[in-house]
Order: sequence, then structure tokens, then C-alpha cells
Amino acid sequence: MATETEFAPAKVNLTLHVTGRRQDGYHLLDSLVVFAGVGDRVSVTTGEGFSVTGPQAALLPPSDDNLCLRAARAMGGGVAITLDKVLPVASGIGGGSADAAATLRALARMGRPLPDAETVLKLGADVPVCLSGHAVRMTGVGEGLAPVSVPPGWMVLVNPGVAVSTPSVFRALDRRENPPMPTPLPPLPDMAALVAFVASQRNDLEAPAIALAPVIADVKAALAAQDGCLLARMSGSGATCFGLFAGQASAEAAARAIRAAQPGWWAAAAPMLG
Ligand SMILES: C[C@](O)(CO)[C@H](O)COP(=O)(O)OP(=O)(O)OC[C@H]1O[C@@H](n2ccc(N)nc2=O)[C@H](O)[C@@H]1O
Ligand SMILES: Nc1ncnc2c1ncn2[C@@H]1O[C@H](COP(=O)(O)OP(=O)(O)OP(=O)(O)O)[C@@H](O)[C@H]1O
Repeated sequence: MATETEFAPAKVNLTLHVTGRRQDGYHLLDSLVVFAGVGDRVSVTTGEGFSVTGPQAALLPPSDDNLCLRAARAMGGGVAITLDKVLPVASGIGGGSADAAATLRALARMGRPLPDAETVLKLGADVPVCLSGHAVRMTGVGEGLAPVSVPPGWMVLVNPGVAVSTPSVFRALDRRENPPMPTPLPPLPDMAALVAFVASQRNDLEAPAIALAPVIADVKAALAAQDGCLLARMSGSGATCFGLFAGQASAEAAARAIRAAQPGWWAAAAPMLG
């Protein structure tokens, strides 16, 4: 039986507006989500077993509740999975959700039917967007997905090695009812338009995340200080921040400079995937 290997790209919330809260405590969001050309790899074959390899493996001991295994069980189980872990764990770029979505895609390629939308959402609020794999405006608690066209561009992702718990950040929010993004979104034909739009919008989780992990402010400042950085902001519930760059050379130089200045931080340059 062939092995199916799927890329699990980092998810980046260019904007993240918290617009309300449901009865069950989950928050309503309005978020412009893109993907980056850096991520984990999930390999699935028939058999049994689960192993985690790669540069971030030490921070994710294999366990039965890993999102790869939960996703595989939702499609019948009975497979062996290897997760090549590149993305920092609990870092606001959807690593676990990306892995779950990659597992679902791999099993679908093996001929199994995808679970229904509700089951996919139950794996994690970010799993539907990761399964879509394209730039979207994400609404609801993560189930509303409207495709958005984004221009070519580069990103630098930087994580200070501090795990931030998503529920703690939501709990630390001051205001749970904030304005959404405009409808419709403006056209985003080039990086200048994208940067101007994102700069006019927010990540409502940034302030509570910085209150819990002040180093996030240093990460953002380090990115903003790099030549060619057009805008720096936090993704998701943190602690990873992203910088937007027009081209590959300036993005790669920025990632190198940040790694040299802060050897304990994780930094990666990658194209923005529409
Ligand atoms: C903050 C985001 O990263 C933005 O893309 C996601 O909404 C979080 O997605 P995720 O990590 O897949 O989230 P889940 O694993 O489903 O939920 C973790 C916890 O985050 C909180 N949570 C998550 C999503 C949401 N719309 N409202 C919430 O309040 C809940 O306390 C939940 O128990
Ligand atoms: N495959 C996986 N990769 C990373 N974390 C996983 C995985 N499976 C389960 N987890 C658990 O999920 C928690 C959240 O990790 P994850 O990396 O998905 O967070 P995140 O990047 O903040 O996600 P999001 O941006 O969706 O909030 C971790 O503390 C970890 O214990």
C-alpha cells in the first residue's frame, strides 16, 4: 500500500476580530486567513503506530490525543502515521489543526470519505480553514469560509519559544463584542493594498496575549525593525508573529538576522500561499 504524504502549511491570521460569544463559550470571529509555505508533513500508510520526527518533535511527545490520531479515527482509523513536526507547538499558526487537516486529506486520497462538516469542526476550530487550504475570510467560530484573492508576497514567521494557551488568551479578553471587518472586503490586488487593509484592521487577541506573554511585543518589534518589513502583527492567539515582505530576498535576510540576534527563537521566511 502506498504512503500518502501531505503538507500541513502554517495558518496565519492576517486579521482576527472577535465579534461576539456563543452560549457554549466559543467566540465568534471574523478573520482574514492565509497560509505560508512552511509547515509540517504528515505521512499515512496502512498499519498501526504513530511517531513524531523533525525539529520540533521533542516538544510533542506522541500521544493518543494528537490531532493526527483524532483526525484518523474520525475516518475509521487503522493507519500508521508519521508526523514531521516543523512548526512550533501551541503557537497561533494552527500546527495541530494543520496536521489534522493534512491527515484527513491523506486518508481521502486513500479513498476514504471525508467526515461531515460538524465532525471536522469538532476536531478544532481551525481545522475547516486548514482543510480548505486557501486564503479565506473565516467567520462563525471557524466554520464560515469565503474565498479571498490575495496577491503574491512573502512572510517571516517568528516564535519566541513560549507556548501560549488559546483558551487562556480568549479568557483574558477585555471586550468580546468588537466590530467585524468591512463587507465586502476591499480588492487586494497587490501587497500595497493588502498591507494598507491589514494595517486598518486588528487582531483582538494581541493585547491579551501580550499581557500573558510580554515577549510577544519584543517579537513584533524585532520583525518591524527589519529592512523591507511592511507590517508586523501577531497570528491567532500567539505567540507567533508575522511580518509581511514584498520579496524573497528581504524576507530571508530578515529571518536570518532574527535567528542570529535571538538564537532561542524560531524564525522562517516563506511565500504567502493564496
Ligand atoms: C484563535 C484561532 O487560532 C483563530 O484562527 C482559532 O480560533 C483557534 O482554533 P483551535 O486552536 O483549533 O481551537 P480549538 O482547539 O477548537 O479550541 C481551543 C479553545 O479556544 C477557545 N476558542 C476557540 C475557537 C473559537 N472560535 N472560540 C474560542 O473561544 C475555546 O476556549 C476552546 O476551548
Ligand atoms: N499534531 C499536533 N501538533 C501540535 N499540537 C498538537 C498536535 N496534536 C495535539 N496537539 C496539542 O494541541 C495544543 C495546541 O497546539 P497547536 O500547535 O495546534 O496550537 P496553535 O498553533 O495555537 O493553534 P491555533 O492557531 O489553531 O490556536 C498543543 O498544546 C498540543 O498539546
